[in-house]
Amino acid sequence: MELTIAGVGARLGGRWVVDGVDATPPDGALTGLLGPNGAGKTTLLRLVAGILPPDAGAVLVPGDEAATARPQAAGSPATPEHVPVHMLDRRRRARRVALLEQESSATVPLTVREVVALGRIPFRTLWGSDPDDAAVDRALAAATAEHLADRAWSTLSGGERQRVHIARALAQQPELLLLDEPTNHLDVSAQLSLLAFVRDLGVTTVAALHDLNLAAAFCAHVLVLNHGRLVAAGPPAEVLTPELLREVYDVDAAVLTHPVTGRPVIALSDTGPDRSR
Ligand SMILES: Nc1ncnc2c1ncn2[C@@H]1O[C@H](COP(=O)(O)OP(=O)(O)OP(=O)(O)O)[C@@H](O)[C@H]1O
Repeated sequence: MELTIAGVGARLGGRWVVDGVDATPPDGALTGLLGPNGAGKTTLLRLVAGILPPDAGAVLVPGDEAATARPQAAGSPATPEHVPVHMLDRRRRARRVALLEQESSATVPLTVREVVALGRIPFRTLWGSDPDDAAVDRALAAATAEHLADRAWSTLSGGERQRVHIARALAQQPELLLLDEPTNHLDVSAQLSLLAFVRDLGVTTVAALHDLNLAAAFCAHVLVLNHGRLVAAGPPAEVLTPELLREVYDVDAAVLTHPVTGRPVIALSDTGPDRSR
């Protein structure tokens, strides 16, 4: 899905926590959303998902028939072909956009298969049947969670829950996939499998990541937020420089080249700022 983030901003608690962000994540590829704690990553994902209406600017996506038929608001940057995502009605948005939020600890009396099937609700017919009844099984397989299908959700470990959340988002077969720290709780092997899977999915994906090396290894493009503002955007090898890492994260880093993949590898050291203060 072609996605345009146009001057988008959100005011929460009396301040701009996302401030004038302009970005065009590449179509059909994995974009990493980076930045320190509190930089505004989750808030920007919620804006892009259309569940938080912006206080400035808009997030534009290609319109569908119903959306293009709707009259445009005065001053809206939307064209008939591109509509603000928060103006799509909920069901249509849910058929096109999936947001994997940070882990929730909710305990629901459902099996794993039932939790994943929640992702299919927007597609159900009037009679309650799913036009693609294999979608849940495919999503469970993609998230390497098939073996968990009949388990009670409440009995899963943190990493197992994360896989099931991912399966639910994949079951939606979204055109736009938004992931908030998807590698949380996953062991190293599962982290690599997940990001390789998402990278190769061919779906426009934006993932908030804290691990700079995972971002460097898997993302086609990265967006770096600091204090709510976009401070850098582009391919990881161009963006993740020692200067940028010092400015944004206040760390000393050497950026090396992986001997096999040619991707950037970030080697952090504690020789920089005095952390004992
Ligand atoms: N509802 C709210 N009311 C007031 N402030 C909020 C609200 N939601 C978020 N914030 C603040 O906005 C800032 C950005 O939060 P956000 O969760 O988007 O950051 P983040 O980059 O995802 O952080 P982290 O890496 O720690 O998850 C933070 O300072 C946070 O405290």
